[in-house]
Amino acid sequence: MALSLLKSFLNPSRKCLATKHCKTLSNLIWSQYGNLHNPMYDPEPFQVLYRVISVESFTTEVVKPVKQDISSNRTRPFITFVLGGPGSGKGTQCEKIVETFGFTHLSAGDLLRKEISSNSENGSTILDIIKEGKIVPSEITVKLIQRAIQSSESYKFLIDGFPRSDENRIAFERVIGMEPEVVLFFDCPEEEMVKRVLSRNQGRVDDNIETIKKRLKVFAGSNLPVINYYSGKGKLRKIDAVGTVDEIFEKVHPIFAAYKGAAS
Ligand SMILES: Nc1ncnc2c1ncn2[C@@H]1O[C@H](COP(=O)(O)OP(=O)(O)OP(=O)(O)O)[C@@H](O)[C@H]1O
Ligand SMILES: O=c1ccn([C@@H]2O[C@H](COP(=O)(O)O)[C@@H](O)[C@H]2O)c(=O)[nH]1
Ligand SMILES: [Mg+2]
Repeated sequence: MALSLLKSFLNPSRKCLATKHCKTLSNLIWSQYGNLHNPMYDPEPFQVLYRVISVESFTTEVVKPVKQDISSNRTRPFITFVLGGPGSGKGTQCEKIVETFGFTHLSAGDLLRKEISSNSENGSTILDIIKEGKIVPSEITVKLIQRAIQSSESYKFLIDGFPRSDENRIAFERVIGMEPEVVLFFDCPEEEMVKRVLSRNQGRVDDNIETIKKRLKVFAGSNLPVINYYSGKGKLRKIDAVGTVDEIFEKVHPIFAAYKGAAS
């Protein structure tokens, strides 16, 4: 959308632009320029930037990056991964973050469940995997996340319950071409997670003790390495997930408040 606006400004007959438009254009160039290495977006902005520079009526002042208001810039998503074991409260806390900070919540599990209920070609494969508490192939999940990001008007996303393995993480980086800004990890004792899942009562096919045990094993074997990876990169924010929903959100709040300007 921003790109088409930018292109409309590049009509050679429109050399004389109102100051207001110059500022908008400058913001647009910078926002596009910032995403040159993001294969999810049109690679054309680089050429656009040169074309803009070559139009006489633009001064370097115009193309110089200005302090960007990223709230109006959907070309550079602010991505947060929300991780934690089954029942650790990821979905519950995401709802609170959405209410307070206006993020768009993309639960990978919900996207997969939607695929099952829409009778898509992968639906029965996904259902079998979820019943077993295993991990759906990255190509399926990443495609669903990509589609959800691309079709959203939002620019800041909570990706809940993904990546579940290093392979998921690498596939996301390859396809989306981005890394998360921050990774939340809801750290919850197994006993508490089991209790919460068994009393969830949402009719999920995997909310039974057999599947929960399998999911806990998968979490320890495949999800924890992802958590450790982001910890090593200094992106992990570990939250003790025991307590009331509000008590936990009190610990989450400052994390997003600290990103004010970038994510608010
Ligand atoms: N702090 C809390 N204390 C008690 N119950 C909670 C708390 N947070 C969430 N719950 C409840 O626990 C259940 C699981 O929470 P939630 O669905 O948010 O977890 P989740 O991490 O998204 O789990 P899953 O990975 O299985 O989707 C829900 O019924 C929710 O209402
Ligand atoms: O990235 C993902 C997310 C989920 N799954 C499968 O779905 C279930 C349920 O996920 P929740 O996040 O708990 O809603 C999970 O156990 C996996 O089987 C997945 O494969 N990949
Ligand atoms: Mg959930």
